[in-house]
Amino acid sequence: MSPSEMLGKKKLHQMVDTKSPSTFKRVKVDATRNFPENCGSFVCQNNGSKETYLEFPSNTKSVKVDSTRSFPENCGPCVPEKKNGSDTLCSVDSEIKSCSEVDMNVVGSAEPLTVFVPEDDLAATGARPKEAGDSSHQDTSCQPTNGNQQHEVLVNRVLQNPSIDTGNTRDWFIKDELIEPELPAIVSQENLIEARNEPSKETSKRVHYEEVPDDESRSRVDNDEICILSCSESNSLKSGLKTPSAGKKGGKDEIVQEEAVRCPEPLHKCKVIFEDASVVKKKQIDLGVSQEDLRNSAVMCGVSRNGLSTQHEHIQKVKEVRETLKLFDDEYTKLLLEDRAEKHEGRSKRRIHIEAAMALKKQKKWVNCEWTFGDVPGVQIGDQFRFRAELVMIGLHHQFIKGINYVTLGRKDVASSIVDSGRYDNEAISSETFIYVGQGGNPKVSVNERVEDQKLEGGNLALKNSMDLGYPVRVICGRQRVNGEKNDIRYIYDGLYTVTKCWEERAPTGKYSFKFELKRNLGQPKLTRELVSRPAKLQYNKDAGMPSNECFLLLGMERSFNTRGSASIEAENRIDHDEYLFDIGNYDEEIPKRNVAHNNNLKVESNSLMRKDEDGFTLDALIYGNIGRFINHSCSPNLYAENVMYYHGDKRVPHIMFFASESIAPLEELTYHYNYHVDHVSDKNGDMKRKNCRCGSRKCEGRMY
Ligand SMILES: C[S@@+](CC[C@H](N)C(=O)[O-])C[C@H]1O[C@@H](n2cnc3c(N)ncnc32)[C@H](O)[C@@H]1O
Repeated sequence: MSPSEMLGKKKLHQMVDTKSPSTFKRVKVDATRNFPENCGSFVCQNNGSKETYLEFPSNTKSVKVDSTRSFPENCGPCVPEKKNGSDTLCSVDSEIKSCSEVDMNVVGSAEPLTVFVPEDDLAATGARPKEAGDSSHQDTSCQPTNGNQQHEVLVNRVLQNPSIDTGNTRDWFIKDELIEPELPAIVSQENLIEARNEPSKETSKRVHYEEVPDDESRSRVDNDEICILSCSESNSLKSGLKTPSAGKKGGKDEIVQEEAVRCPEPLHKCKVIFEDASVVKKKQIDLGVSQEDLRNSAVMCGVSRNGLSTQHEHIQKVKEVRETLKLFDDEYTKLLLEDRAEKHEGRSKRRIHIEAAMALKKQKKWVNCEWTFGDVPGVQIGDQFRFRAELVMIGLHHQFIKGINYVTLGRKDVASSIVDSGRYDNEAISSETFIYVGQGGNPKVSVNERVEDQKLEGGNLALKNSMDLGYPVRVICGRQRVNGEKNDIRYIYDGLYTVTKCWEERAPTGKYSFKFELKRNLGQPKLTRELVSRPAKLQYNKDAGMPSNECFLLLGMERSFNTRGSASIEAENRIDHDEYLFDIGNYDEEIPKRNVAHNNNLKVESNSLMRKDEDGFTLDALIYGNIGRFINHSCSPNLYAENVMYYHGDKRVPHIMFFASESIAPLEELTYHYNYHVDHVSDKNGDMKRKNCRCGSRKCEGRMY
């Protein structure tokens, strides 16, 4: 069952299809004729069992088409229109004249495509109308349905012979398969409007308007006028606000207001809220979906991985994300080492993580660049990151610095994600609800700036709009780790939340702050709450002698070392089976020395620290040990080891614990990096030892040491 079937087609998740070239095949069409520019943004074709969509450039010419004909049903919801010098798309409500149909051939396509051309422009195309009765090129899926006269023409002799290159060709895109795009529901706080990208049902699905008494509507929509409109690939729409004629029961709908609205991304249906108080009617569209349903739907969308329709696609996306993060590790480590080699006096001013991310951007290695509401493909709840740059590269949050990430939808800014960095006084209400303090006026953040009242603008306004519209917000928690090192932060993807309340409150500074209540959407995998607990500082449980709110996995490694000092010496004598030896304790150097060839950042920060040999101990798991000793080495490991102290405070004999450095699929082998260094391992006689590595990872250089 496809995710959309699972969801009963109620997709809340909003993923804007930016028509990434990677999902399209390039075709060449003749640009000497302008007719496609004048037509709708989609042309569909029945190509055997598949339907294909031809996408037209958005710099369209002015055109008016006949809304009484239902061609937009089949050929895309909108038809471009030029108004006041700027491109807009008219909705099917708009004043429309007439349109005709032509065929064109696309190189590589067996069938001609049928497109619609305004009659006025037919002459300009030089296209020859097809003989009446000749149905050889008819595409049933694109037929106007009201029997209006069709002008079907063959327009492109050049393209019938693809070998002739006129030098006037343009690249367009054609989808190689029908992917049902995920255009999730657009919701208001109390209402859910299902918006699907199904052009063929566009007209029949148009939302009905329900008249709501003025007093009720005022409390519900506050002088806003709402209507549902179409918008398409040119990222803009012209909305016609349609209301039943005032006072005329059963009267014909009429457009009382028209307004051009720019959409940030193509959407097929938009809810447009007109804030012009002069508009008479107030309406609310009630599809009977509660806020609770909405929150569940949001979660469901998350589960469906943003519409990635198969498990295969999901796994593929996870791999892409991992690959990007690994490449980032490589680049980051490279730049870090370069920076250290430059021997900066004092602290380096370079922001290496951002530099590394930008280098990957240049190489087009970022993933999920399209704007997404809801979960992000390939990213799972609980995933952890070291840098905000990593969040940006994988599309979880699009801001390197700012905590609230938002996009303009219609005329409103709407938040898609927030980073709860722990620098504001956010508080937990329960394990599923917390209060997020708006941005601005925080002396902890803007140290040199005067503390002022927060303003309802930018991110704060976007969060309020998210509340009004009921959009899900991704929450990423930035938390300092247990060792309390200043820069040792982890960003953890906590899941989708809904903003449920917003108010102003006087802060301890005496200035006003905006506060937002966020509730975690239901049905999401539970996180160890402590991992993202608020306030940020991790607590130390004195009785247990261990961190009380850090999640860790204890393998129960038995003590296979003996009393102080003697194991170091003894380990040297066991060097021939050194693969089972694990040095522990007393790490005192910060610069990675043994790890330079290993670019997994998590390793760099853990096992890369150098031990004071004279003081340390070594675990020998050859004869006695627990399951940890069966973990093989890999050059692309999925675990990393940490020293963890509990039961006692002797740093020389910490427990070694393994943590997942990425999501691990069931039955996937657990591996960590042994941190050997090629040509740096010798036997007890001092002779260099070699061991081939058989981890099989793409990054493997063939030798373990
Ligand atoms: C700690 S043990 C790991 C478990 C071991 N494979 C076993 O089955 O008992 C280390 C031993 O596994 C071998 N080993 C682990 N990872 C390896 C790799 N990537 N390539 C070659 N040998 C590996 C080492 O040579 C060593 O003999």
